[in-house]
Amino acid sequence: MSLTLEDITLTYADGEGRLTALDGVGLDVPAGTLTAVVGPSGSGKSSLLAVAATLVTPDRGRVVVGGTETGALSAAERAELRRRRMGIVFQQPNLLASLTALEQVELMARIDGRGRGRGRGRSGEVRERARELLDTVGLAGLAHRRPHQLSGGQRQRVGIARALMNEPAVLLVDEPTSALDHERGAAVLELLGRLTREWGTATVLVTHDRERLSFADRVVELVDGRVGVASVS
Ligand SMILES: Nc1ncnc2c1ncn2[C@@H]1O[C@H](COP(=O)(O)OP(=O)(O)OP(=O)(O)O)[C@@H](O)[C@H]1O
Repeated sequence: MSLTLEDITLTYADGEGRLTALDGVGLDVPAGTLTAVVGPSGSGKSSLLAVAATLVTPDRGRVVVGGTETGALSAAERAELRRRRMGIVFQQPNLLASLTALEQVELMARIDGRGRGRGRGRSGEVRERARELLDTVGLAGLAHRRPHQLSGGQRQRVGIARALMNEPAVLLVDEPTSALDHERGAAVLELLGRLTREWGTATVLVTHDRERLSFADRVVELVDGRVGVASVS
C-alpha cells in the first residue's frame, strides 16, 4: 500500500493572520520503501506527519493511502483507516499510565480484533507477539513495567512496538531516536528499515539525525514548509 501526498498546503491561525506550515508539498512513498524527512526546527516536519496520518486536514492538497483519497472519507472512516492500516509513533507516545509495557502493546491487537497478519488471533498469540516486539526493540526484561517506571527512551520504544503490533501498511514515525543512545538508535532504525521491506510498508520517518540516513530509500528536506534538496553528510 503506497502513501502519496499531493500539493499539500497547511496553515495555522497566527494572531491576525495565518502561518504557512506546509507550502505545496508533494511526497510519494511506494510500498516497501522508507522516506526520511529532515529539516530545521519549525520547518514543518511534524505537520507533514500529522497530515499524512489524516489527523490534520490540509487547506489544500490530497492524501492518498493505497489508492483511497482520504479527503473523501468521513472522520469515522479515517479513524478506522488509521486503526487498521497505520502505525503512528509520536515524539510523546501517550502511554496509558495504568498499563504495563506488555499490555500497552497488546491493547492494539485487542482493540482491533480483526487486525492484519499476526496481530489476529487468540489471546495467547497476541501476548506472544507483543513480547516478541518488545524483545525486538530491546525491552525484553521490562515488559511488566508501567510508564512511570520507564525512561523517556524506553517509553518511546514501547510506542514503536505498539505501532508495529498490527503490521501497519503505512508507518509514520516522529524522531524515533531522539531519546536513545547511539547504539540503541541505530538498532531501532535498522529494525524500521527491515520491517518496511519485509512487510511492504510505506514508511515516513522524521529525524534530526543526518548522520544515519543510509537505511532510507529517499531523503526529503523540508525548509520553511517546502521540499528542498537534501544534503546528507
Ligand atoms: N497548532 C499550531 N498552531 C500554530 N502554529 C503551529 C502549530 N503547530 C505548529 N505550528 C507552527 O508551524 C510551523 C511548523 O511546525 P512543525 O511542528 O511542523 O515543525 P517541525 O519541523 O516538526 O519542528 P521541530 O523539529 O521543532 O519539531 C512552526 O512555525 C510552528 O511554530
